[in-house]
Amino acid sequence: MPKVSIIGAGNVGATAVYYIAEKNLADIVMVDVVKGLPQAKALDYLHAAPMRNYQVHILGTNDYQDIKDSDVVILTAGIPRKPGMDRMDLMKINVDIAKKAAQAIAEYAPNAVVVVVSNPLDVIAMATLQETGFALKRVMGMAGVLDATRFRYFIAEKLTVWPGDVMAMVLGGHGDTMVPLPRYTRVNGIPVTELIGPEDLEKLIDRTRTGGGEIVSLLKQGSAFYAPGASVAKMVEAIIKDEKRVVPVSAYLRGEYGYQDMFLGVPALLGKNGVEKILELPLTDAEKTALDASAKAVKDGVDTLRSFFSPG
Ligand SMILES: NC(=O)C1=CN([C@@H]2O[C@H](COP(=O)(O)OP(=O)(O)OC[C@H]3O[C@@H](n4cnc5c(N)ncnc54)[C@H](O)[C@@H]3O)[C@@H](O)[C@H]2O)C=CC1
Ligand SMILES: O=C([O-])CC(=O)C(=O)O
Repeated sequence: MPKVSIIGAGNVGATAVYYIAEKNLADIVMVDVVKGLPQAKALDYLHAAPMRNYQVHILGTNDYQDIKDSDVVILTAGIPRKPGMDRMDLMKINVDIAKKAAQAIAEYAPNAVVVVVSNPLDVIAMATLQETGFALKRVMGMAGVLDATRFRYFIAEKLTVWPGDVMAMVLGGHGDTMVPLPRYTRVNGIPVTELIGPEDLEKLIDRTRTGGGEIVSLLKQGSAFYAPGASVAKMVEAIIKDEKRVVPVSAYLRGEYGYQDMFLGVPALLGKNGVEKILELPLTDAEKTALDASAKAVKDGVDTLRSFFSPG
């Protein structure tokens, strides 16, 4: 049985466990700093095993050593935002948490593929890569799968069609500058631009961009976790089953799309080695301009990250 460890047994971490266990994908280890929390959640899940036919083991622990030899490690440790906050506002606290987790991952699970979830996503992915020292393709961020599924849902709702028939592509950083791409979005092969007019489409694009924020303002405490947990499970499945799925992920770019040495959401082929290939889509001038703005927002975040660690 493959082994997946989830750092952070909060809302996203514990929900990802649910989706992974329901599909019997892997043995799961949940690590959290809060004593008793991961243990309680693991036991609670195991109580459901006879009814839900779980054939996987679930361990809750406060000891990072238990992630030993994981195939995949998911990093969800960190604080979520509150209404009125931008994801970038979480950087200072979450970078420190991510660095500690990354050191443990490097020590105990040196061969793992790492999927970062904590926000600000593309910046925390960078910090995790630096701290683990892992190969570039073995560290990625989860964002595009979530952003695209939100776009898919909004389109399906608008057209009253089966959501699974909608396939969508969203590029860029995981923030309000993300770039949903109607030209690469289809309803069972039919370009969405044939089915929804430009004004209505623009509204769905805006709602996708602020999809996380909409939930933050409704919840008032914490942020989304059901769709994020499901997005994590989809990526875990693609990696451990070596599915070679084409999904948008935050991947380290070395010149692709014209960006150098930064994480950004792009379509990629996901398999057992992590990000096995980055797919470069031709973009119109308007799409490229929007992606440039999104890349700049991420780059500014990375510059802020550097300033935390520069002397003086
Ligand atoms: N990339 C994405 O699309 C999404 C990202 N997020 C982000 O994921 C993160 C987690 O969100 P939630 O699960 O809702 O938060 P949460 O507060 O429910 O859970 C976070 C957990 O991390 C734990 N933690 C803190 N420091 C730790 C450490 N050093 N080692 C292990 N565990 C530690 C906390 O005790 C807590 O249980 C947030 O930063 C949030 O913004 C959330 C949704 C989607
Ligand atoms: O909105 C947030 O802070 C959490 C998140 O990244 C999302 O749900 O997209």
